[in-house]
Amino acid sequence: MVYRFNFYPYSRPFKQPLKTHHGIWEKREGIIIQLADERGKNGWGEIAPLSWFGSETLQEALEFCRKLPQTLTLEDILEIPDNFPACQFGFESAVTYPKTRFLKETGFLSQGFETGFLRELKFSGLLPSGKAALQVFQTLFQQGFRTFKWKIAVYPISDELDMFKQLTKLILETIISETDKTEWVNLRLDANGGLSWEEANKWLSVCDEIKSDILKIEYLEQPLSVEQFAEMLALSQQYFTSIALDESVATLSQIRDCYQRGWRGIFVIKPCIVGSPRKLRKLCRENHIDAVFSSVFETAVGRRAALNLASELSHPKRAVGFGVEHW
Ligand SMILES: O=C(O)CCC(=O)c1ccccc1C(=O)O
Ligand SMILES: [Mg+2]
Repeated sequence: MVYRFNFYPYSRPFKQPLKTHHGIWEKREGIIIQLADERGKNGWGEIAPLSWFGSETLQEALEFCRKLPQTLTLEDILEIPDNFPACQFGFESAVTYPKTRFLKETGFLSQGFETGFLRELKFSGLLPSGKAALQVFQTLFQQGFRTFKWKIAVYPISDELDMFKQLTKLILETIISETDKTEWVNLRLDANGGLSWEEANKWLSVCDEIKSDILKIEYLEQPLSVEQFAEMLALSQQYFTSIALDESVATLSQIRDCYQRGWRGIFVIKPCIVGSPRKLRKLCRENHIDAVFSSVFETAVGRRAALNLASELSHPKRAVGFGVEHW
């Protein structure tokens, strides 16, 4: 099969800039790619790099696209190097015709995908850092979200611990007043690697003190830096509250590395930057990965492909972090 290849760079500002420990992110830039097969059937994919997370840069992805010939074969696509994970994802997602047959023959399709049954997914709503979380929580709760993620390690820990008290109080009051108390809320905290050893211990002990059957601190995400794997492994064995790795497992090779080094906790997988969907399926099939799929604020093109993978591979009890539209 030969594909005619076109690519369309885009740049779009977010409605709300994303404030994390990494800094303030105001616009998403990426590349939409089109693969037209010999029957003229179009496949679409998205290259959504996130270089501060470990993928190639937008410039490197653009350079990669510019160097490609106008026509590509499936082999060309399957040979995209591992240091271009966002390109691997974008091109492989855009492959149309032989994909199902190819994936069937190579055993990469899960049963559900073959029968066209894509599991129903639960979504997690993203709360902005700081006090703004209180207002946004109420709006998202009304919209039906029951899993929320709050960005921390943006303001001084004493302020954030105060806000955490207000947020958990608001969550409990809302569940008790708005529901018949048979529902509960999962709250995720995401430090984006921004806590010190002492702060991470403080957060985990505060979270462990929350004993409620209607509010669960689902996990603390990437409390320490990528370099502090051993410390996070130690924390995961010391506290009741779970820990999720995110920046530490941004690409396939990092997932393999952390798994081999003994991580059996939660893996946050950002499909658009992790690399080849084919290789991700294989990895999740060969290892027991407690995966939470997560957005990199891609457009609807990347989101569709990412959610397809999530419905195949994410842990059934884990909501996916694709809840909030950013445009
Ligand atoms: O995972 C989610 O719930 C939303 C996505 C998210 O938080 C995110 C979005 C862009 C860049 C980094 C991150 C992150 O998880 O750290
Ligand atoms: Mg994260």
